[in-house]
Amino acid sequence: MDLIARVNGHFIESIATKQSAMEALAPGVALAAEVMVACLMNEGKILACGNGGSAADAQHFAAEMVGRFEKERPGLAAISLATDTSALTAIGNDYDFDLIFSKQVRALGQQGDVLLAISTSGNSANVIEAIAAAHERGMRVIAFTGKDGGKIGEILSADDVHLNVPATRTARIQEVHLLLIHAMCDAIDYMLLGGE
Ligand SMILES: O=C(CO)[C@@H](O)[C@H](O)[C@H](O)[C@H](O)COP(=O)(O)O
Ligand SMILES: [Zn+2]
Repeated sequence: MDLIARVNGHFIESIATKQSAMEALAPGVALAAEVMVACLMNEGKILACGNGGSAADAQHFAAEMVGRFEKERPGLAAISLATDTSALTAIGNDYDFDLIFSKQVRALGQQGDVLLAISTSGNSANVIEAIAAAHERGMRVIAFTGKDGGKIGEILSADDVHLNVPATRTARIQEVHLLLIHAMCDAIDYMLLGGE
């Protein structure tokens, strides 16, 4: 297979994954945005976490909330738990890498806040610990996963929102996760500001 055909294969697979994700996940994305708006209108904040590409997604989401997405509006309260290198290295070094997010959730999270937990496998131990800490704090969880949802799918509560991308390849799942983030940001802005 030549390189261009290989590249084309990524586009074709990504388009197909996004199509099936739209059919499976659109109502859940709308619900996730409603949960976030209710949290923000009640003086709450959103904490976001994930590893690797999902750490970048957590940071991307928080930046679009605190800064802006497409429309001018006041900043919205969101913090990426994957970006403070001092906290991450200190907790990982002094305690355990599995606790890098949960310790931050326990320090920053309050009842009524929301945790956006992102894991393509649904099995990252530090994300699982963060969800347990969020539940302990009385926070609702929006979980983005893929594959079979992993252990995260098993520990979510009825109040949480689980958006499981129907795909097995990590790259494809991540591509949909970014789309979910943008669709959620747009829905949040639409609920807060109205407009087109
Ligand atoms: O971006 C990629 C792969 O596309 C990687 O950095 C990937 O995010 C890392 O391997 C993560 O550690 C995977 O964790 P998870 O999505 O299973 O929770
Ligand atoms: Zn990646």
